[in-house]
Amino acid sequence: MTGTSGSAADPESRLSPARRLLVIHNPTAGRRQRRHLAAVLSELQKEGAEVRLWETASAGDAERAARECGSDIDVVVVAGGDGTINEAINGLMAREPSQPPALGIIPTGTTNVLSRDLRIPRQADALAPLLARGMMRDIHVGCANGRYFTLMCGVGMDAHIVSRTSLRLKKKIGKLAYVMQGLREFVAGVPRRYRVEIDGAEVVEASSVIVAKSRLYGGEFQLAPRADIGKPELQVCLFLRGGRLSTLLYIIGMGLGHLDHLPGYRTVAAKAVRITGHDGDPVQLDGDPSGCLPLEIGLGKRRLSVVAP
Ligand SMILES: Nc1ncnc2c1ncn2[C@@H]1O[C@H](COP(=O)(O)OP(=O)(O)OP(=O)(O)O)[C@@H](O)[C@H]1O
Repeated sequence: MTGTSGSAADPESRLSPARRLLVIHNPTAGRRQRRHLAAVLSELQKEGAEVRLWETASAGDAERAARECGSDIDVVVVAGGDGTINEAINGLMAREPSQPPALGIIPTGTTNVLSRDLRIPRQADALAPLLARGMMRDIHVGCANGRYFTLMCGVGMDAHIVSRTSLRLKKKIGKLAYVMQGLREFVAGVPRRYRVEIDGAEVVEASSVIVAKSRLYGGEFQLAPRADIGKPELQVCLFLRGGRLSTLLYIIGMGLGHLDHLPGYRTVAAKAVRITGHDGDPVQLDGDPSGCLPLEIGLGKRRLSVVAP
């Protein structure tokens, strides 16, 4: 791992020592973000943070780096999007529980849902002091078939869209790539039914299911208004009805922020969820494809510290 270090501009004027940060940068995340990252790094240097910058070369690198970095690192900072953050979270959760590094975020991805949910500032001069010595809070992560998530885990329409969206197109046109694939899925209108077992008690059938940790989805859309990333609880979002008309209503409802009021939509708080039906169907985890059905979802065994206001 190669690195660069920042030094304190005026250490004696600081109340607490600045943190030691490992910044894991995914150079393929988002578009045209290098200048923004450079601005944050420059501000971090002014803050006196000790920064080691490391670029991923391929998928999986961020997880390895977060799992294996030394105990001299206070915060593993992801400069990337939700997919790279998901990797880092899986690396951090795989470490021994004795004081693992916290997670920090420099949002340079396409959608950056977690940083929106946590209200992490984007401006370099606000973000750098936060990362260097700002507040920490604990979050509870979800766990689906052994992989951790902070945003959501989905099956059905959105998992099919995520798994079929061309990465090359996403690189070129950003979120619009999902909209285009969504239109294709909408026109195809393939009917699906999943069996959802909630806390071993209630059984519901639905055409799509998203098990949420975050209240947000796809950016600023409100999917699960009662979800709280700081609570040890999952919100099971059930799209009960299938067919093009219901799908259209769900999309409009989400766009207008009134999904919760639609009769074919229900959210249920839970600790454990099992989803079966159409075994082999794709699953999306924090916005990236991740394995397939059947699916066992629960909560991570411990909390994760995140640098957030
Ligand atoms: N150097 C790399 N080359 C190719 N893929 C990488 C590299 N580093 C990480 N990845 C993978 O790139 C994927 C996409 O990255 P990420 O999600 O961070 O960016 P994004 O898709 O632009 O942002 P968002 O998820 O917020 O929309 C991740 O799933 C990650 O595993």
